[in-house]
This record gives sequence, structure tokens and C-alpha cells, in this order.
Amino acid sequence: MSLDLDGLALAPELADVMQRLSIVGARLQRLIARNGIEQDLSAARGTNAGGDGQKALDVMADAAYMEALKGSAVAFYASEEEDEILTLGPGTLALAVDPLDGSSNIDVNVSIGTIFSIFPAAATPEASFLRPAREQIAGGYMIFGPQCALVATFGDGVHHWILDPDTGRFERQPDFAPIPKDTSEFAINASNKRHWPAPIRAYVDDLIAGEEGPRGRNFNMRWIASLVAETHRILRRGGVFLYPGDSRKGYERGRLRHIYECAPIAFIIEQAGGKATDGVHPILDQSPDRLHARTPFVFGTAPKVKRIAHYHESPEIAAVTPDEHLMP
Ligand SMILES: O=P(O)(O)OC[C@H]1O[C@](O)(COP(=O)(O)O)[C@@H](O)[C@@H]1O
Ligand SMILES: [Mg+2]
Ligand SMILES: [Mg+2]
Repeated sequence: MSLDLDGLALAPELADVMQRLSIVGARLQRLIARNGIEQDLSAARGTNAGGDGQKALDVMADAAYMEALKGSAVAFYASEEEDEILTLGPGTLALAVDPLDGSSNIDVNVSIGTIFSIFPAAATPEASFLRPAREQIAGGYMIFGPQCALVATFGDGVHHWILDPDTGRFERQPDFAPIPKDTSEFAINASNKRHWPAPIRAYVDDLIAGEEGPRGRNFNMRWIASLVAETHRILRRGGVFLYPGDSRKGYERGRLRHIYECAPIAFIIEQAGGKATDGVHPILDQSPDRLHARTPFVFGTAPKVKRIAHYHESPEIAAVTPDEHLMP
């Protein structure tokens, strides 16, 4: 076994899928560590269904997960890199995956990862994924960075493993504590500011105004352009992440995919006591209308995410409302 699942009481089919995912993840971490020695993993390949340019590692990771899940309980396999849902065989589970998240970081040696989401299989492939994200039975990610870590929830807290590179085994760590509340970090791609909707501009302007602005204190910004890395930091240190919809063509509903990225991260964040919304409404209550649907995405420390929802109603009041008066 490459993943220590002792004490989690997972159904055997789910435990087997987790083992398979972790084996592929450990292989990808080794492959990434050798990037450039024999091959360039950032070399351009085709274009995926969402219109994103694919890198060699996007395509390799997708093929590796798909192959590894054949013969498992995964009946339906949906991938950011595949146009359609693939039927792998009979089985009780449906798995969605962003095989390689943060592709723009492959050639600059910055953390990248894999994000996955598991549902009970429904009667059809489409019905297995076009449903409320709250029906997930597992959500998680692996981060390929200075350390390779696996983070997952099965609906009862957020579990954490670190890959021991000497043994190839993921060793269980203490579960994540609730997301810290007293943090002053935010993450957004500020180069898109002129395209943002007014509530997001107002929120970020008030953060940047710091001590002299309505918030009366200073904030700090981070942008790694790797959702797994931003999630890992927010689980540890708190803060908030925003990828809003904006006025650029094709970005009306932001950049991130509901099924492959936002649903599993939202599951983890809620399990860690945080919130995850499309700016206003919880992601976990929403069903995508198609496989590759995008959604605006805001997640992190609960009071920060709530405050952003309030900025959609009244920025002036939202700016000065104390955390404890933010509803719901
Ligand atoms: O380059 P941008 O517009 O800042 O977008 C960065 C975002 O895009 C992503 O890289 C999208 O994921 P993929 O690499 O899987 O396409 C996220 O990890 C990240 O949050
Ligand atoms: Mg991604
Ligand atoms: Mg990807």
C-alpha cells in the first residue's frame, strides 16, 4: 500500500481508488523532479475541450490517471483534458480530475498538482457529474512541490499525508486544524483589475488602501497561479482566494472549472471550517450545467468570504461591518 488509510473506515472500493491515485501522484512527483533531464514536460501539445493549450505533462498525467483507474470501481472518468466523459467499465464511482493544475508553472519549478473529486456513479455519465457538489463523497488534491502532499476529505475533516521519497509511501499527518481566522492575506491576479466587476474592485481597493482605508489595517497579497498551492497555503495560514468572472471574452464566469477544480476545493475548505462561493452563493449547493463549466470562485477564511458576499450588496457598509456581524 502506498497510502496509509488506517482508521478512516473507507469503503474498500474508495480505498482502492485512493491507493491508485496516490501511486500515480508519487510517479508524477518523480517525473517532475527529472523535468528537463530527458524531456521537457512543459512542451506544448494540443488544446483541450475548454480551449486551454495543453502541455506535455497535462497529457501524460491525464493518461496516467485514466490507465491506473481501469479495473477499479470508477465507472465514469471525467477529466479537464478530455472532451467527453470516459466509461472505464462497470463500477460504483465517478471520478473527475484536473490531472495537472497550475500548468503555467511547470517550466519555472513552482508547485503544481492534481485535483480530484469522487461521486457515487449515477445512472448515466452526465448525471454522475452534473449534480450538486455537496453530493461528493471525496474531494482532494496532491501538490508536487518541495514536498509532495496529499490532502483529502471524505466528509469528516481534512486529512493530510506527506510522501516519503525514500519509501514511496504517503505517511499520514495530523488532520488540518480549522482555517486560521486572523490572517491578512489575499490572493487574486491583480493584472485583471480593469476587467473585474465593481464589488470585487471595491473589496480589493479597500484592502490595498490598508491602514489609511476603511478597513483600518494593512493586508498582504500572494498569487502563485497554482490553485493547489494557494489552497495549501490557505489551509495552513488562512486568507482568501478570488478568481472572479470578468469582462474579458471567455472569462465571464472566471477561469476555474466547477467540476474539476472548484467543487473538490470547496469540499475541503468547508470541511476545514472555511467558506467557498461564487462570490455570493456556496459552490457546494450548485450544479454545473455542463461538463467543462467554469464558475467564479472565492474561498478561504469564513469571515473574509462572507465580507466579499456583502460587497455585492453594499460596499460602503461591508467595508466597516465587524466580522461577528457578517451574516450568514
Ligand atoms: O494565469 P491566471 O489567469 O492567473 O490563472 C491561474 C489559475 O489557473 C490555473 O492554473 C488553472 O488550472 P490549470 O493549470 O489546470 O488550467 C489555476 O491553478 C490558477 O489558479
Ligand atoms: Mg487547474
Ligand atoms: Mg489542469
